[in-house]
Amino acid sequence: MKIFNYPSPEAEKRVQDTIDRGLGFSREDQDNVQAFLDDVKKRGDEALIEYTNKFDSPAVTLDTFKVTEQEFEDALEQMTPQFLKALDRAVEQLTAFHSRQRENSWMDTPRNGVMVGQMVRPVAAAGIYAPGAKGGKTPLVSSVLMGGIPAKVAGVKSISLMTPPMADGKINPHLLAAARAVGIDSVFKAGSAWAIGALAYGTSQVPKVDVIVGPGNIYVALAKKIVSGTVGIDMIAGPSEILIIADETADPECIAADLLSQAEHDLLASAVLVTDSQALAQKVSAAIEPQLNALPRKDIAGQAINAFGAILVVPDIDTAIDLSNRLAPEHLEIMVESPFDYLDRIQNAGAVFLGPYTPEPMGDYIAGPNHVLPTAGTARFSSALSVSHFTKKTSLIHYSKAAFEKEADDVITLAQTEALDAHANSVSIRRK
Ligand SMILES: NC(=O)c1ccc[n+]([C@@H]2O[C@H](COP(=O)([O-])OP(=O)(O)OC[C@H]3O[C@@H](n4cnc5c(N)ncnc54)[C@H](O)[C@@H]3O)[C@@H](O)[C@H]2O)c1
Ligand SMILES: N[C@H](CO)Cc1c[nH]c[nH+]1
Ligand SMILES: [Zn+2]
Repeated sequence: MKIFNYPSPEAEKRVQDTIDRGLGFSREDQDNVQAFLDDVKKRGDEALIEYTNKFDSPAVTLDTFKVTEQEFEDALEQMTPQFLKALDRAVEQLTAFHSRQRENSWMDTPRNGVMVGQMVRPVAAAGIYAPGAKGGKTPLVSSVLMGGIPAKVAGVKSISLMTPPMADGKINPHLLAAARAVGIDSVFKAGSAWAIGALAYGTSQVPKVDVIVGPGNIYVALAKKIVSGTVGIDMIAGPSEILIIADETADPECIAADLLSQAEHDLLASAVLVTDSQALAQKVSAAIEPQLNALPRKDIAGQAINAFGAILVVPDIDTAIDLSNRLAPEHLEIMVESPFDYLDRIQNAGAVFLGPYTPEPMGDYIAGPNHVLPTAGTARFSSALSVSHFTKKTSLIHYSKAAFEKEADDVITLAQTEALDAHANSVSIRRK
């Protein structure tokens, strides 16, 4: 893995390439995704089946497109006690974390005779996307929990899950067990942009939803971007990223492993180490190659590391933090002697992992917080998938006659300033 001294023009170019890579949708990608969406809007299930047959499985038909109760039962029978134990722990810890995000409705009486408040309501229907690369054989089972649990905690009644099928037209049984564990009964065998189109516009089999959440590849991300506004979306959760800030006390083998953990997600994944120790930089660089060669998915991780991986040697940890705030990484690991001392200075990051025993995968699967996180610098203004993505707030206002009289003149003055006479009239008419 390449080592750069930072600051330097060469290091700056690598940093800029990393920033630019994440949301780099080409005109051609956009046109293709728009065409998929338009077609699903026009032809509904027929288009969905056609694209699913072409890209993922020729075995899916209109009759087998929705997962049946029998398929759920068959899947559950295949689960090992070991998997069910891990699943239970993940569900329990994620539910506990997301339950703390619940917001209550409130009503206040700030002035005599005036009541104002906010009513929190779940959306009626949500769509969840679970990525299913490699022909749906090894889908991100954990993404089902990350989407489904906050939706359930928010109180959403109708939840539809979309995921690409395997070549034989089936869905990975672990994914179905995870869906069942969080109470999702409607699972459809479709991936990519057409699955997002089906959720956004509805088809005869897929209910139209209010909100679509979940990570996915460039086609999923682009489709979500295009339909946002027609429906709510969580964010553009693009290719995975990890940035590690480490000093000479950190273990180089662990750092190499953590960098590779995110590089294996995608050819466009980014894995960056920022350290003030030249010695650590050399050791991590040397540790990458053997660990990479031992990975079954070494092609993806290797290409990602080559294209966007970097070890940046900085003068001090303060410079490392400034750089991290600029990159606003999806995942930030702080592997320095006293990691909590630096937390106050972290401004932009999707999730922060503190200390030597908090590798990023603890957060991917089990710790409790959501693993659907902003990428490509968007952690500057957006946050992890949460219960709030499945709720909306309605403002409440009430005036008594006396309170109305007291404030009416001010409203008339402000309305007249905007030359909105009908507004002023709606107030003055009540004084007669
Ligand atoms: N930011 C986050 O929180 C987060 C979380 C988890 C995963 N991720 C990212 O999500 C992504 C998952 O992507 P994935 O590929 O594994 O699964 P995916 O389900 O998003 O993509 C597979 C689908 O894309 C379709 N596809 C393939 N080629 C196509 C083409 N040319 N045109 C249209 N559709 C095509 C496939 O047929 C399949 O349906 C990765 O980039 C990973 O890093 C991000
Ligand atoms: N690290 C991914 C988010 O970037 C989430 C994930 C799912 N499974 C494993 N990892
Ligand atoms: Zn991961």
